[in-house]
This record gives sequence, structure tokens and C-alpha cells, in this order.
Amino acid sequence: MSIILIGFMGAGKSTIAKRLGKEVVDLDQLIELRIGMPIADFFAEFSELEFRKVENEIFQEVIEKDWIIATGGGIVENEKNRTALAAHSQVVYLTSDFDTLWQRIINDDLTNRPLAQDKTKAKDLFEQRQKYYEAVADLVVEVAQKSPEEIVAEIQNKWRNE
Ligand SMILES: Nc1ncnc2c1ncn2[C@@H]1O[C@H](COP(=O)(O)OP(=O)(O)OP(=O)(O)O)[C@@H](O)[C@H]1O
Ligand SMILES: O=C(O)C1=C[C@@H](O)[C@@H](O)[C@H](O)C1
Ligand SMILES: [Mg+2]
Repeated sequence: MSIILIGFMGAGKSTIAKRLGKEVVDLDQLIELRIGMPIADFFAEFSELEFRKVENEIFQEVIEKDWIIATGGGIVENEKNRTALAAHSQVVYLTSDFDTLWQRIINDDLTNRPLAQDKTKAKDLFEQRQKYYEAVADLVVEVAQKSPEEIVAEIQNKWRNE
């Protein structure tokens, strides 16, 4: 069964997924391939609502496969995605305090994350989403102050012992 990584922007979903296994899909990358443009451009041209529809379609496709899935930070915005995540039994929530995530986000290329253009708005989103991430998670991993190797080991340890 696939392992699905969820969590806010900057939590390390893409980074950790790549280290967890060979068959990895990064939902944001797959979406960009399908829409033929950067996600930020799609937001500007078509709206967030249209993005959420595409994200849901592609997520439903990949959840059927036995892959490691790095989701986008907003996967829990869509109720259908929340239902699918709740029904799945290997969902890992990478969690952290907001300031650590914000520091990582601003160290990256800011133009890649349309919903991280303003710190106050991003913090509001972060707070609104906590309950959704927590509700669907089978494993919660605190990621601040940990190396990717430590996080990967924690996840592998959990599924190995079951
Ligand atoms: N454990 C970690 N310690 C330090 N830096 C990290 C760690 N994990 C990821 N990073 C760095 O934080 C940044 C964000 O990581 P990443 O892109 O993997 O996050 P994400 O959860 O996939 O974000 P998004 O939801 O926007 O796709 C990257 O620059 C990455 O190198
Ligand atoms: O947190 C979000 O809503 C998003 C996070 C990114 O991974 C992308 O999926 C997109 O920029 C939206
Ligand atoms: Mg990512």
C-alpha cells in the first residue's frame, strides 16, 4: 500500500518522499506536467478552485497505485481528498511550528508557492489546516530540528514494526 505524505508547505514532503523509496510520485510535479505550466501560473490564469479540481483528479489516480506519494500542502482543502485520506491507512503527517516552515519557504524560490506570498495569510492557512492534517494522519512526525535521514528512519520504523 502507498505511503502518503501530508503537511504544510515546507514540511519536507517532497524531500522525504524521494528518500523513502523508488516508486515515488510528487503530486505537484505530476500536476505541472499535466497542466503544462508552473502551478503559480495556473493559479494566476485559472484560479485556485480550478487547481483544486485538477489536484483532486490526479490524486484519485495515484492513490490507487502502490507508490510513495508526496502531496501538495493544500491537499486537505478538498473534502473528497480528506475522505480518501481518512480511508487510507498509511498517511504520514509531517508537522512543525510555523516559523520553521516559513524560514524554509522563504529560503526556497518564493515564486513557486502562490499561497506563500504573505506571511500572515500563510500563517492563517497553517492554523486552519492543522485539524484536517491531524484528523487523517496515521503517523505524525515532528520535523523541526530533525534531518531528513532521521525522519525517514522514523517512518520506516513505524511500518516495519506492524
Ligand atoms: N528535515 C529538514 N531539515 C531541513 N530542511 C529541510 C528538511 N526537509 C526539507 N527541507 C528543506 O525545506 C524546503 C522545503 O522542502 P520540500 O520542498 O520538501 O517541502 P514540501 O513539504 O514538499 O513543500 P510543498 O508543500 O510546498 O511542496 C526545501 O528547501 C528542503 O530542502
Ligand atoms: O499549500 C497549498 O495550498 C499549496 C501547496 C503547494 O504544494 C502546491 O500544491 C500549491 O502551491 C498549493
Ligand atoms: Mg512538495
